[in-house]
Amino acid sequence: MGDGGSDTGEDPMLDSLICVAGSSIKKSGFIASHSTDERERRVIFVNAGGEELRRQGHSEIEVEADRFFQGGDVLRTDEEVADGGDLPSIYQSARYGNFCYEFRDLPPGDYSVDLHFAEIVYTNGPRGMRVFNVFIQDEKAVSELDVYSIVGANRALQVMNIPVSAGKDGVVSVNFQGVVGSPTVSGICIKQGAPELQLVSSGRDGKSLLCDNCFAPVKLTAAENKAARMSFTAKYEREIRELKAQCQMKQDECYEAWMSLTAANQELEKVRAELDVKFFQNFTLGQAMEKETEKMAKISSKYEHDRRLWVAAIDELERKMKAIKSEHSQLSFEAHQCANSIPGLNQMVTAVQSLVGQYDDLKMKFNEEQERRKKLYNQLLESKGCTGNIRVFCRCRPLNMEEASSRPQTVVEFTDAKDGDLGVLMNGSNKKIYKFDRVYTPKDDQCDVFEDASPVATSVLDGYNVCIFAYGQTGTGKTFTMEGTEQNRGVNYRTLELLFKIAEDRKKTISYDISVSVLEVYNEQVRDLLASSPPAKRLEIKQVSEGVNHVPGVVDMKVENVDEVWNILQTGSNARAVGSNNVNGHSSRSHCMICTVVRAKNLVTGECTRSKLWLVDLAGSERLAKTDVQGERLKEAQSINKSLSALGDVISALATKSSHIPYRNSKLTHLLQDSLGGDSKTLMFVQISPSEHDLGETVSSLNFATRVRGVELGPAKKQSDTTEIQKLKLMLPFCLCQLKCKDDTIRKLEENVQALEGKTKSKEQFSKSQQDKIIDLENQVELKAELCGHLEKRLSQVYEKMQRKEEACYSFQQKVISFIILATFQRS
Ligand SMILES: Nc1ncnc2c1ncn2[C@@H]1O[C@H](COP(=O)(O)OP(=O)(O)OP(=O)(O)O)[C@@H](O)[C@H]1O
Repeated sequence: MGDGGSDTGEDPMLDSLICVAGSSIKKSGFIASHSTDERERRVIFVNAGGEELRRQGHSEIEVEADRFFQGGDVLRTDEEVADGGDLPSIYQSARYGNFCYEFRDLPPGDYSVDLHFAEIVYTNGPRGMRVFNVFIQDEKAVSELDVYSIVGANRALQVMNIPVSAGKDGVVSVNFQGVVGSPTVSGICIKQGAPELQLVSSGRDGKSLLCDNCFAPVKLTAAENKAARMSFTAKYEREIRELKAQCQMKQDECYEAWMSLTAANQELEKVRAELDVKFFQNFTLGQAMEKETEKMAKISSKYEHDRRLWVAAIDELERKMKAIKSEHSQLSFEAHQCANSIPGLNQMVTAVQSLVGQYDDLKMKFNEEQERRKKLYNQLLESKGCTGNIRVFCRCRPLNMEEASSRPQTVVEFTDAKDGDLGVLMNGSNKKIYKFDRVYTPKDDQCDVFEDASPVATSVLDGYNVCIFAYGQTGTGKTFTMEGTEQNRGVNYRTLELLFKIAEDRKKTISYDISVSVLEVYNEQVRDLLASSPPAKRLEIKQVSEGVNHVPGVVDMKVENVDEVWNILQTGSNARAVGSNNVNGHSSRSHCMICTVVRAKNLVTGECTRSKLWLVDLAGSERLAKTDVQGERLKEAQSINKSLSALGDVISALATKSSHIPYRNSKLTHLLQDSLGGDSKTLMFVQISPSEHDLGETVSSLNFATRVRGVELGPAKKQSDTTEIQKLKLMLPFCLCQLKCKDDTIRKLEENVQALEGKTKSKEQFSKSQQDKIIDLENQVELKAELCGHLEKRLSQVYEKMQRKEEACYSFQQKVISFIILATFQRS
């Protein structure tokens, strides 16, 4: 930089560095000369970037507005420009940028150019911000001019007397080219004539001087020449000394600058290393922040998603809760209504409970009475004169037409028949009395017979196994007693008819299921008389359980009413094997066995029984000699006798209480095993003929019957008074009916109450569980919200940290940039 405003003197060193020979730098503004020559020499004076200027007075100055330029821009300042001379305002404007001036229509000849400058932009420096060259007529006239470094800011500077020649085209061009930054100029003045010559060097001969511009010899006198040479020498020696001192100073400055630059470089390296570290930290932090941000975004999105789900779930639950509450209140209302609609509910419940108590009591009594009834009934049966379980009724048929016509003697006497005594006249006058449970004369009809037989038969309904069979000589009326005729129906039909009647009477307490099968034992073979076709294989007797037998494959017809019974019995009867012998024209040649199975269920006690009633029409027991048969009939008779003999053996074994009862000796006894003896009730009809011709067979049958009657299977029981039972029996159906009604009512009421209670309870439970769920969900939502708040807080902390880091980085970068600028500047 120059020496400030006060230093406006010449600086040949500076001139020689910057200007072409003959021109010089002046560190002040334009000063108008008082000489007319000088005024007249100014051909053109333009105010670059400014207006026309005119100053009147003793030295009139005319400055034209800016023209002749090409390109560039205008700069202006209001700042005062120091050392502006007579025209300080000329330095307050300037043209700058990429521009040139071309002055035309100048008369050919020599001219000199003055250039006016002031740094009005970079007022705070530093040096070197604007450095430029000036070319006049394409010759470099000014080299690397830096106005600021010479005079500083807002100070005027001139480069004066730059010689130039205009050719025939009359053009003078002034061209500005920036080295650093853009060039500026405040004014250009073209003056006529070449600048005054300066004596800068001597000629070869030492006697003349040469013009620096044109090297034309200048003629001087010897003394002048000597004085000039001495003056030049002294001047140059002084300048050389000054330059050396300046050089030394510059070297020192350079060294210091170098040292400071080295230190600055070292500092810069350190700063760069730090910067690298900071950059790395920044980069790492940036990455961490990105990750955190990503994480946070994910968490936020998950939170948002979860929150939406929870909100939806809560809404749904609230909706359900409302519905449940409404349902609950509706149910409560209904329950209250129900309770209100039965004002005497408690009394009713008490009454019902007492009725239940009564019902239980009556039920117990009923069961007891039933047991008593059965016992009494059995006692009643036994009180009818016999001590064993096998009862024997003797029935004597009337004389048939043939016998009646031959006037035979009757050998039977019925004087004490009512007491069960039967007199048989042996050998004319000798009378033998047979004792039976009942004796029927030929006058007694089917009703009389069944009346006595029915109690035994109907025992099957009480769960006893019963066997009723007719035994006797051929033609004595076994089939008539058991089967009867359509007009005079026998024990079989009457028994089944009575069973249905009693079953009907008892249907409120006991349900019965009755089925019938009809079998025949012929020649020691079992035949099914209800089978529509002969069986594929022979029927066999199988033991189902201890003492209980069954014939697999036999037709077992279920009968619902008595009408079906007659048809079944007739079907069986028609299928029976019959033949004729000389005793009976239509004699049964087989044992006909009707098996009635009764399944009973006591509706009160729940007791179930399964019992059997065998109704057996045995084949005739005539002796073989009498029947005088042969062939097939003989075989039939032998089979019949064998089975009857086996029956006799079983009876004898039962009578003697033998440990082995030979049931399996014949099909007949095998089939009857579970109903003959033991717990069963057995009734035997012994059929006899009144004719003296049949006396032998009659006595034989009566002897067999007497033996049977002697079989004692159980102790005799005393008869009880049945009056009380009858009374209770009459009361029972009514009580049962009442109890059932009450029971139904109570059950319904209890069911209703239970259903309502259950419904209310389940609703309450559901409501409670839903409330628990809601509380649970609310807690979860609260936890989530807390977690989110915590995360948001953490995120903001991370953001703050990042911001601080960024700020630190930024300030550090600024620092580094200023270091770099300083270093660059120092280097330049
Ligand atoms: N109590 C009676 N009253 C009237 N008629 C009777 C009576 N008993 C039997 N009869 C008649 O005697 C005849 C023979 O009777 P029934 O066929 O019943 O004898 P049975 O013992 O079955 O003979 P068989 O053993 O040969 O089959 C029949 O015509 C029958 O009607």
